[in-house]
Amino acid sequence: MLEISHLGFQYPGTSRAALTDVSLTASRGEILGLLGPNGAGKTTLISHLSAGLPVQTGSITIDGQPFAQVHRANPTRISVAPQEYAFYPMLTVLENLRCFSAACGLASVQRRQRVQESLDFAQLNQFQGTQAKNLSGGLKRRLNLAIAVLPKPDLYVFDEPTVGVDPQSRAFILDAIKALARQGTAVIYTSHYMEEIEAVADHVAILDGGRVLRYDSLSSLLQAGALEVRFSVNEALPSQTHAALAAFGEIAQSGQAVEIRLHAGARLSALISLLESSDVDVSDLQVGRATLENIFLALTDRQLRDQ
Ligand SMILES: Nc1ncnc2c1ncn2[C@@H]1O[C@H](COP(=O)(O)OP(=O)(O)OP(=O)(O)O)[C@@H](O)[C@H]1O
Repeated sequence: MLEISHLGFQYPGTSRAALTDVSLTASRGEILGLLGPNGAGKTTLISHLSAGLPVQTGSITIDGQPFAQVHRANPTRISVAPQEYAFYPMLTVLENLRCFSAACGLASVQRRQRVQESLDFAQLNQFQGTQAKNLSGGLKRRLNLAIAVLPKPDLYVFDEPTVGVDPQSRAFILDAIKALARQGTAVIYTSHYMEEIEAVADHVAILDGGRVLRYDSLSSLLQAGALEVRFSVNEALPSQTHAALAAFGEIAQSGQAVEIRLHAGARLSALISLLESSDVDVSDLQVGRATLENIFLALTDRQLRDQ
């Protein structure tokens, strides 16, 4: 559906590209999760999809047609729900939806129907007379969601749709977004919360420094090959032991903590025997499966949010 190919972008007056060689696809019926720390390039990427930024290098197509052309002909085919609240605080929920349905260019009969469907979808019926500024954080996010679904687009882009919401609203929003994909729409979902991406995404792209570090199906990312062994040592691993362990997987040592991400097919028992027979004093040995969080840290060497 959406195909981003070798996209590059540099803001005028800056010395470094904000996006370099980004290639991704979003398919109907699927959720593409975009993960990246601050400054990774997520907003720059999303801004291209709201036509806020022009394509400098590479291409973006929708069903094979250049994005700019599709957007010009039918701007509501792609619905971008931004991080910020995108409604009028002084208007009620219903007034906001009526206003945005008119802006979508829907015919008046259709408008009434879509407003009602959007209220139902975001479960905002009982709040339709409430001024938007008086809604709780979770309800404000649901109003953003209701506005995004008004035009029934082919592609949704949600930029951090659960920031500042209570756990109940978060669960509701995640379920609602999964329902949109199940109805056959393509969805791009950006979040700093890896557990959310694990909960909703079919494919995941990990961005850092404007580049795609990893792009794969969630199941492949989390598959059996990503077994991890963690332990502590008193000193740096001797080079011979390091070399022997490297045959089992990727080694990362930070101070006393060592982490080995096993290659697919590497035998755990053989690795443990090797550690036992080595001169290294190993303690706190743990074995676990990689979570998206471990994978992210291993790839970027940093947390998703700057501390
Ligand atoms: N308007 C701008 N002018 C110049 N540089 C910019 C501009 N907007 C973003 N950048 C730079 O582009 C790079 C990517 O930023 P971007 O905002 O796309 O990242 P992000 O992943 O959305 O980060 P965050 O999670 O903090 O929103 C950063 O180095 C940033 O400083």
